[in-house]
Amino acid sequence: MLRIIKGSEVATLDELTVVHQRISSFELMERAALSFVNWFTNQAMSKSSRVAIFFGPGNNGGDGLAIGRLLHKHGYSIHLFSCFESNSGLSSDCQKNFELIPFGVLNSSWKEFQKEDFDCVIDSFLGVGIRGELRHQAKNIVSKINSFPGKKIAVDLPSGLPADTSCLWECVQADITVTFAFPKLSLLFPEHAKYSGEMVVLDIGIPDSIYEQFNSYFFFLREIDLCAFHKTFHRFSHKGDFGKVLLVAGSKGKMGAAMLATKSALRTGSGLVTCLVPEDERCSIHSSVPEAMAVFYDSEINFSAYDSIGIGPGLGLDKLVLLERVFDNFPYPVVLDADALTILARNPYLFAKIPKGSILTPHLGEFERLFGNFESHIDRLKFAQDFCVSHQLNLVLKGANTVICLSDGRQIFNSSGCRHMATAGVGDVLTGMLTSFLGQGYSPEAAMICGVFQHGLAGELAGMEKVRSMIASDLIDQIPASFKKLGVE
Ligand SMILES: NC(=O)C1=CN([C@@H]2O[C@H](COP(=O)(O)OP(=O)(O)OC[C@H]3O[C@@H](n4cnc5c(N)ncnc54)[C@H](OP(=O)(O)O)[C@@H]3O)[C@@H](O)[C@H]2O)[C@@H](O)CC1
Ligand SMILES: [K+]
Repeated sequence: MLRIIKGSEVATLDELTVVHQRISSFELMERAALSFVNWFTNQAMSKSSRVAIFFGPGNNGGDGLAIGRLLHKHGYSIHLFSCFESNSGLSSDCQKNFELIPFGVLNSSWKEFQKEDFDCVIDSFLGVGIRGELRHQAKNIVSKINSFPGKKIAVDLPSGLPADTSCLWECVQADITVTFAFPKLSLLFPEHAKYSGEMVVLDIGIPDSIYEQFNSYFFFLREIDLCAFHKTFHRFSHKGDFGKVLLVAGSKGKMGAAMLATKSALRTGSGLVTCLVPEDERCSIHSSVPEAMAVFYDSEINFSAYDSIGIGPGLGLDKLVLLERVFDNFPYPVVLDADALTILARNPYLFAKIPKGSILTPHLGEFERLFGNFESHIDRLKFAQDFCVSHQLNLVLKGANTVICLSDGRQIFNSSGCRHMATAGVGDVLTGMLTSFLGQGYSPEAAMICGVFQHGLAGELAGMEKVRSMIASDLIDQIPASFKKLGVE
């Protein structure tokens, strides 16, 4: 899994790579610029587009100059705008690229930028080298860039945004941030969405062994990481091997949530799925998910006969006693979502009773209900880390880059998913998937890694087809295709 290191460590990452691969730092910059240009030329941007590039005096500016040179070669009309007073303070690779500005590429001061003259702006003013609050002149440059109403693409970071912390001043508001090697932490904070826009991470060939030399408990989960966590089943496997799953979900008027979680668990591969529902509502489960069984609230239930239990979707807030019954009678990790989280928030003494290793899946609103308000995402993550370690529980903090907070303190940001997933019932589907993987014998860590990524992937597939019309059932329909895409049988 890709380690997310600090912005202040990027220079060392750079140096180690240069030594390890026997290349110059200029060649590494060229590699970054080439990867950007490959991405850019695949964006269906017309060659007649007029592109403005703001470049600063550091290596972020050096990237911009190299990008400008390469885009000029591809036939784009490039106009450079320098964001400094004198050329004397350029970093050495920025200086080298400055000297290579091709004939035919205009170079002016940022003050001369006229927004009407361009179709696209590339922001390579400041990257990970920013220290402290943005200086006065830099703020003016950021405002100038933000005055452009068209597409703004940030190189590595939107200028002004610190790499690892929350930002209190105005930064470049990019439509897309194309970041090199690994996502900078601050690009993953929800409060920075208006600065970072969409995020693209480009590989610049830095080997994993180099990242391993840095200490960090933040990681970035990609598709290639999954195969190490999936179980394989053999031809003699029977439905019992795929787990007996219980979903404690649904109440009058909220049976849809139970159906979604149940269907999702079946589609994720569970052999036997039972739904614990009010007896009056049994028909809705039987008719909508005939493959599932139902048991009822008032009956005697042998909880320990199940391999995994997911609790919460549509449960209703009057199930405190039931929740305690599960905790008292099931010694293995459970999945807690939706109404189960609200019951927990109202009865914090229950935290101590939750089976160790369990998975709580709050979205930001539920997290707030459970643990209060936080000024920034980094404060929220720090709190989540302490909570998970001290209670030996796991959290899946749902959002644009869902964070898997493990009980050992590691925090893993998910890379899959799309904006169309912000729709009712999508969380219930995740509960079904996580409970299913737990029931199939996956560890909580493997269940979260496989479940969260695949949930996002199925969401992407459904989103491609249904765009903003996507509903949670479409996501369930794409679970089989997501298994295929991952090469998991
Ligand atoms: N391995 C990788 O990932 C690779 C990284 N690469 C690239 O290198 C970039 C990092 O380059 P970098 O270190 O030169 O810093 P950068 O962002 O250009 O900023 C430096 C400038 O900021 C200024 N400045 C500072 N604070 C400020 C403030 N508060 N307000 C205003 N100004 C402030 C500072 O001024 P000074 O303090 O020196 O007066 C200096 O002029 C990285 O983002 C990526 O694009 C690629 O080339 C490929 C390999
Ligand atoms: K930038």
